[in-house]
Amino acid sequence: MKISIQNLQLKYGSFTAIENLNLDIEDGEALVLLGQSGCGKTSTMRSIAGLEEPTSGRIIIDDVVVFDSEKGINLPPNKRNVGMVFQSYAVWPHMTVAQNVAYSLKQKKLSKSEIDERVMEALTLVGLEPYADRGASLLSGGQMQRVALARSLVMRPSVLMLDEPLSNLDARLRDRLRVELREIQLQLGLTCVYVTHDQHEAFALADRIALLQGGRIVQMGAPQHMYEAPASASIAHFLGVSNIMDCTPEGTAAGSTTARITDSGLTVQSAQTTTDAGTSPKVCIRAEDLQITAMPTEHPNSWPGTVRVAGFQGNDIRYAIQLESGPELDALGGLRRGEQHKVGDRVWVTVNPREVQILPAEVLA
Ligand SMILES: Nc1ncnc2c1ncn2[C@@H]1O[C@H](COP(=O)(O)OP(=O)(O)OP(=O)(O)O)[C@@H](O)[C@H]1O
Repeated sequence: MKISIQNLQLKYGSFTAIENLNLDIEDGEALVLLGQSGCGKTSTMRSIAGLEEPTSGRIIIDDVVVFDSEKGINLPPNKRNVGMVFQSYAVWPHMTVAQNVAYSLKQKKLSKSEIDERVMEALTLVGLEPYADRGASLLSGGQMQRVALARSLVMRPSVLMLDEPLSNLDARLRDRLRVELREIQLQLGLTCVYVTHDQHEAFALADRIALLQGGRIVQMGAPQHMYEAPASASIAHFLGVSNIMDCTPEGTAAGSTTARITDSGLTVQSAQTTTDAGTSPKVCIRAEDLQITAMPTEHPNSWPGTVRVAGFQGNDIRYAIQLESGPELDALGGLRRGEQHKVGDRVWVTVNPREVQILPAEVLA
């Protein structure tokens, strides 16, 4: 089911939590609202679900206007056919797994045979059919979250909203459930709105990510696009780019731009030919795009430095490398990718100009 959000604004008193937000979510799409704590993700989701009354704007779900400030339309949550799964499981401990999942269907007074069929269908989807008769208080955190998910799915919602549903789970379980959630969403062709502050979760689950900062969408796109082409240095930082340095672009020639890093003797070449990066441009380089070698390379961006820290991380070693020309860089050296370096070693750090971005500090208005 399609969702269309038009010119949405939500104020809490004089504080504006959502600012003129426009968003169209396609039928069957998984849209992730991603952003730091307080950026307005939950407020947006609650507005779609009818749990929050926006100050102005329009929300349309499956061609039905569920909210329109001008026309005074504001359908209650139970008239919007939206399923919700939250961070806290809110599973009833005194009931069995099956009773938890059946609860809302019983309220709707469906026949016992239909309830049984739909409950088993939902439990199968989330991999809990062997636990149908178990008391819900005896479940693990991951199993409880599956019950919460089954309880939403059993209602066959037009839209499923999930607000940080995995954040109470340990890292391994989170990884697994993330994949399972995506499988279920694709299998059912469900339109999903997923709220998270975790970029990995967003990348794994989204068809499209809407990145929010300060109550507005600052970038929108497929996960890969977002990863490869963040629109500002602050978005790059949020998405895990660790080398971000103030710079002055010094000119563009032969398909590349040269930038001087502020307060250092370092110049960097970027394959970018447009440098409309506002008044405080930044050079952004991912740690994994830096190559570390014991000998100099022939490439344009190859700088000598000394290994100051080498932290073993399993597959990778994370290095802090103090360049002779000034800045310290954060670099990832893969164990499998070849050489290892020790603290105090003199090394060369190289980056392909294609991996160097010159970005505005913030999204330009
Ligand atoms: N009921 C409320 N009254 C006043 N301010 C509120 C209320 N609910 C949220 N806010 C404020 O609105 C802003 C957006 O809140 P929201 O919960 O949407 O953020 P979020 O991005 O979901 O954050 P988190 O990841 O921490 O849940 C925050 O600054 C928050 O303090």
